[in-house]
Amino acid sequence: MLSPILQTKIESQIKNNKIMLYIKGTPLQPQCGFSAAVVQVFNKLGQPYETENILEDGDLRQGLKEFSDWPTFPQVYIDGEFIGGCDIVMELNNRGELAKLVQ
Ligand SMILES: N[C@@H](CCC(=O)N[C@@H](CS)C(=O)NCC(=O)O)C(=O)O
Repeated sequence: MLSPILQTKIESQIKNNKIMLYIKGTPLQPQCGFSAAVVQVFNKLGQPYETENILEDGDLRQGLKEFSDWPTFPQVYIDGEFIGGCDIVMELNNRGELAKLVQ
């Protein structure tokens, strides 16, 4: 079960960062192709974003799956809302909708 402390941490991160990416690895050294692809898209959009490397925190890795009810990473949040993973972000970007969301 998602602990209150973890829930507060996640809520604070997604509230305080307009774009919050939970990824495997870092933007400079992604540890998974899906995370690398998402980072690349957001780099091109040119808006500031925050990331958290879930490989460094097993509790956060598990807690996020419960928080979002989504079983994989990356997990993308914009304006405090869960948007989706790599496939959804790619689709939104291809349709030109991601740029609007991050304005
Ligand atoms: N189709 C997914 C691909 C992401 C994916 O399959 N991620 C896997 C492998 S990197 C994952 O996070 N598995 C759960 C875990 O490692 O905790 C998406 O759109 O994001």
